[in-house]
Amino acid sequence: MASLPPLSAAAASLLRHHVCFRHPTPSRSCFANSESYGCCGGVPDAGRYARLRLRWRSPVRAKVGEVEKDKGADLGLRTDQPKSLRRRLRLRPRLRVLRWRLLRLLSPRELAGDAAAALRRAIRRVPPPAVASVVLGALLLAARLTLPKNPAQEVAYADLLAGLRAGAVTAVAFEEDSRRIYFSKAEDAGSGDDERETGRGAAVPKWPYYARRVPHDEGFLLGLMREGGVDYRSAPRPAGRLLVDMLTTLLTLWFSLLPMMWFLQRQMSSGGSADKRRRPRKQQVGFDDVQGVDEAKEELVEIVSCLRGSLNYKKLGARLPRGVLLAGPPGTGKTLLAKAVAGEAGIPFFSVSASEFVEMFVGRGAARVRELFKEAKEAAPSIIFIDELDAVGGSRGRSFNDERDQTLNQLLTEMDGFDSDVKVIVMAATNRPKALDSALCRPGRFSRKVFVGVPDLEGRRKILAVHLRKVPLEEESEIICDLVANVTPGLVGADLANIVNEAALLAARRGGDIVAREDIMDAIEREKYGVNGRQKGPDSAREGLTKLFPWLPKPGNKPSNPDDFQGLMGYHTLS
Ligand SMILES: Nc1ncnc2c1ncn2[C@@H]1O[C@H](COP(=O)(O)OP(=O)(O)OP(=O)(O)O)[C@@H](O)[C@H]1O
Repeated sequence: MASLPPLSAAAASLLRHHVCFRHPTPSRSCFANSESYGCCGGVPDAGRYARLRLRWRSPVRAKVGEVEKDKGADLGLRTDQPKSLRRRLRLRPRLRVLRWRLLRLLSPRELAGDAAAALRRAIRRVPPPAVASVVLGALLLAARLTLPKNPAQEVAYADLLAGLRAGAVTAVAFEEDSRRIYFSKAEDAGSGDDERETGRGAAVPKWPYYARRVPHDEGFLLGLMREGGVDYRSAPRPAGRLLVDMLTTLLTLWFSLLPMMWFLQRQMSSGGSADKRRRPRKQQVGFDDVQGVDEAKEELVEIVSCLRGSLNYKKLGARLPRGVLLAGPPGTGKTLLAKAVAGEAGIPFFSVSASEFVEMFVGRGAARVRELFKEAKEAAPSIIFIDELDAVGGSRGRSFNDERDQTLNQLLTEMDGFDSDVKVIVMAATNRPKALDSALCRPGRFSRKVFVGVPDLEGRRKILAVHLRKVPLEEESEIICDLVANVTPGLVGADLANIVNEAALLAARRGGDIVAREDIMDAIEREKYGVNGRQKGPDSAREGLTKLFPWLPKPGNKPSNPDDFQGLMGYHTLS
């Protein structure tokens, strides 16, 4: 049987339910062959279905239209409007949502619930030290407000001494842990009597006067009191004042410790909390963006194939390499290569600098490593990239840095702990491969070592081509690439990228719309000899260029006609 053309959902549903469009009550005879309505008899064949589709203007369509209209009416849509307009307006559901929101707004219960939820959310966001400060402050305020007013009148210490000398002072009470000296005079007979009778200090506020003690004068004061036969004693501080003083001391201490606590909390929580989780990034960089390092690229292409599944390594009992160590001089494109692997494989890329693991507190770096590997495993297949691995991966036992050793141990453990099925590749970059701990480089960990070297002439040409892609040039890009590559031996990708960027900046500085060869040559000199030292350089880029291509005009002798210039330069010969 020929394959049947698909029916629309509505037509299929009608056929399934045996609806006859001629007869209100369908019978078996309705499904006899019918040319005009598509009623089919029992077993459908391709021809009949095709007819059904072709005769879509028949009552089938009319019926389906009716059904849809009814459905629309049920939903409260205006079915007579054009469909797109109806869809666009969707007034009924919008009004329903608006009504629901209004009802929620006007209902006090809902409002209270919303407010409570918002408050809970806000409270959860406030850091605990801030909550503690507010609570302490509130307690202090409450204690101060509820403290009974002290009826004693403050007088000068000299007045107390004068009263004692004159024999006017009859009783004295030294408040414990404070500088207040309460006293009463003969004319205030009755005040302080309760105190004297009970011998307790609870009634200190009942004393009519108090003076502040002068330090180191207690001996003299006691002598005076003994001479005058004054009744003196010590009395405890009232509980309210004790509480206020305690809270004040606590708050002062708290505020002075707050910066340290904040710092500690930051250190302890970093890397651990959910909101600080590292977000993997999908890389946009591909192998096309990394040039001049073909051998390194070849090594990595294989890993991309394994990750993509295009290379069936399991068939031969092989395992995916767990670690790839990219070693080479700075700026040769190690980071870029790792990004390109992630970009080509289309998998999440967790990039971290090893110095981020170096923490002040022992155990924090190891916790960070654990966290990173956990996240990468959750996002598998994924790539972890550790830049400057030597910051934590240096040989153990050379220093007394326990924290660094623990971090490295954790890294080694994590790399061992991979299931062979978990597709997580650890890539690392270093400029000092010799400094690495030998345990890191053993097979099963960073078993694959890729050297990313300084690009050769062809490499430099290709790298320049990559970076000049988006730069508007006065001349042909290939020519510029040839020229610059020739005068920049020993420079790496990062230098070349910087030259292009500097040239564009120089062009912008002189107000140009396009980058001229002059800008590029200036940029090379800046790169080689620095901004200030370029005149002192023994061999400027221009001189180098003139040596290489003696037929080039002297810099500054720009011909008025650019065509002559082109011809004179012999660019075509060069390329
Ligand atoms: N081979 C290359 N192809 C294209 N661009 C490159 C290349 N090498 C370096 N670059 C450019 O230099 C920049 C820095 O390179 P990258 O960070 O990858 O170097 P690196 O080797 O990781 O350096 P380091 O060892 O100092 O971390 C890149 O963003 C890129 O613009």
